[in-house]
Order: sequence, then structure tokens, then C-alpha cells
Amino acid sequence: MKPAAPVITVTLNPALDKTVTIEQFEYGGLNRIKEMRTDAGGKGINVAKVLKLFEVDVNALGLKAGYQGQVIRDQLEKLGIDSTMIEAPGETRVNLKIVDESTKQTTELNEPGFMVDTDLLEQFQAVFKSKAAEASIIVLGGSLSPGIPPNYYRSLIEIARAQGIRTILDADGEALALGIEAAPFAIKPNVHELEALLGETFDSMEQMIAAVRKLIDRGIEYVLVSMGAEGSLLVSKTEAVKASPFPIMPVSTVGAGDSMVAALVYSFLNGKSVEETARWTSAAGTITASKPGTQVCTLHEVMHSLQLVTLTHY
Ligand SMILES: Nc1ncnc2c1ncn2[C@@H]1O[C@H](COP(=O)(O)OP(=O)(O)O)[C@@H](O)[C@H]1O
Ligand SMILES: O=P(O)(O)OC[C@H]1O[C@](O)(COP(=O)(O)O)[C@@H](O)[C@@H]1O
Repeated sequence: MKPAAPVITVTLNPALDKTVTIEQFEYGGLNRIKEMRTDAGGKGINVAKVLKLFEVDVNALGLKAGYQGQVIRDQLEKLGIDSTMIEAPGETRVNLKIVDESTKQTTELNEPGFMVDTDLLEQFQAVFKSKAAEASIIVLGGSLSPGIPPNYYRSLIEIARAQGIRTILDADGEALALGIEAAPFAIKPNVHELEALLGETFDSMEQMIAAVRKLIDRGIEYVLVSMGAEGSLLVSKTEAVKASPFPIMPVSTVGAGDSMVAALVYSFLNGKSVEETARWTSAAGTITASKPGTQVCTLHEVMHSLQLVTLTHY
């Protein structure tokens, strides 16, 4: 039997996530670190980590640089994740995540990342083109490092589209605004990214759904909006379902959005309904938010919490 086509994740700006836990964070004061951990991070990489745990064949494509890049590669190898990461000059960023135990809030300090030149971008595009041809779904996620033009995701989406491959885009700012011009199959903005994209603020779910429909009218098939502790909203051409998560003790929300994207991929691959997909994506994000550092949900954990998600149809 022919093996299933792999999912390709693209991470052009990977990161080593350094998560520090502080009892009570004092802005402008001396903060003693109680616990610390480092995890391979960056949006596509986190999606690949979840998909591997979901027993989906995945290849993490991207760029990396220097010592930290090698640490990320080694971590992926240990997790059994195939990766194709082209070496860039310089050093991979370290993104600092501060978890305040007293408020249960995570504050993120993300570095800009290494500088990328045109030659490297052309080299990456050629690799992407050859890998895309054999992919089931392609996930493009995260910020673009300095030197990468903001329309780069758009060109990658166009390449995938020309080969009939579905794409999911998880980016913000200009990279998202220009990326959606190529009408990816799905996007996963959080509510702040969506508001910034559309230049609107939403006072009700109905208002948000009406705004999301404008994106669907532009050819995007699915829009998944994450709303932190409030849950998420999944909109297709014909349906809109809000998922409210079950109560958890949030530990580190880093990677929660990426876990939703991975569950979205899993739902598409398994032909799940919009309602089921809303459950899967919400359960995945919620479980990851209850784990330390950039640790992610497992298939077993998600399957056992699907029924705890509350759905509301609009
Ligand atoms: N404080 C929280 N309590 C419960 N679930 C949470 C919390 N924060 C995040 N989540 C879960 O993680 C998902 C993604 O979180 P969100 O912060 O919106 O994503 P992103 O990190 O992409 O901005 C949410 O839809 C929810 O299921
Ligand atoms: O590329 P950006 O936008 O700086 O984001 C990278 C960061 O986002 C993460 O991928 C986590 O994203 P989510 O919390 O949205 O799932 C981290 O691993 C990484 O440090």
C-alpha cells in the first residue's frame, strides 16, 4: 500500500523557548527563577510535535541557525520528527516565556530572529516546491525573520495551490494580511490578530462571525479564531460553532494555539465534521495550556476530553 502523504510544516523563524516560572512577577524588580525549561519552539515546529503524538506522518521544514538551531534539530530527532531545516547564518533566537504563578499568566518576549538573504529564500523556495508536491496538507506558521519579505507566505501558498495542496496559515500582521490574498484553505488567528487584520473590534459573537464571513467570501474555507480562556470559534461557508473549554489550571499557554492548528490538520485528514473539528481543536489547545513550557497535548489526552468541550451553534 502507498504510504499516506506527509503533512509539511513550515517554520522560517524557529525558536528555543525558554520558560521561567516566578512565584510573583515584579515588574522593574528582582525576580528569582523557581523553575526553568527549554523546548524546541516556533509555530510549525509545535504543530509537528503534536502531529507526531497524533501518529501523523510529518516533516518539519524550515530554517535554522547556529548552536541553538542544532539544539532544536536534536530535540526534534529525539522526538522522532523528520525535519528538513536549511542552515542560515547567525544564531536561532531564544524566546523567553515568563510564567507568573500568582496570576497564572504567561508573558512572552520573542526575539526577531536571524537575518535571511535572498539567496537563502530562493534555496528554501526550491526545497518547498519539491516537498509540497508530495504533501497532504501544508502548515505555514509564525513570524518572518528579518530579511524575509512580508509577502513570502503568499508566494508559498500560491506554489502549494498550483499543486492542488491545501494550506493552513497561522501568522499575524502583514504576513497574515498578505498571506490571505492567496486564499489559504484555513487560517487560525487569535481574536487580537483578527481584530488587527480587519481593523474592527468585536462586541459580540455575531459581530465576529459577520466579520469572519468576509474572509470566507474571499475564498478561505475555514477560519478558526482562538480566544484564550474564552475558547474558540470555527467558521465554514455554512456553519459557525463556538467551543468553550473545560476548566483547567493554566500552566503555560505557549503552544496552545499551535496545538489547535495540529488538531485542525488531524480533523481535515480524518474528514471530521465542523462540530467534531471544533471539539478536537478546543480540547487540544486547552490541554496544552495546562502543561509546563512548550509541552503539547497527546492523542490520548485529547480523545478523553472531547466530550468535556461545550459547543454553541450560531
Ligand atoms: N487560560 C486558559 N484557560 C483555558 N484554556 C485556555 C487558556 N488559554 C488558552 N487556552 C486554550 O488554548 C486555546 C488557544 O489559546 P490562545 O491564547 O487563543 O492562542 P494563541 O496562543 O494562538 O494566541 C484556547 O482556545 C483555549 O482552548
Ligand atoms: O514566530 P512568533 O510569532 O514570534 O511566535 C513564536 C512563538 O510562538 C510559539 O510557536 C507558540 O505559539 P502559540 O502559543 O500561538 O501556540 C512559540 O513556540 C514561539 O516562541
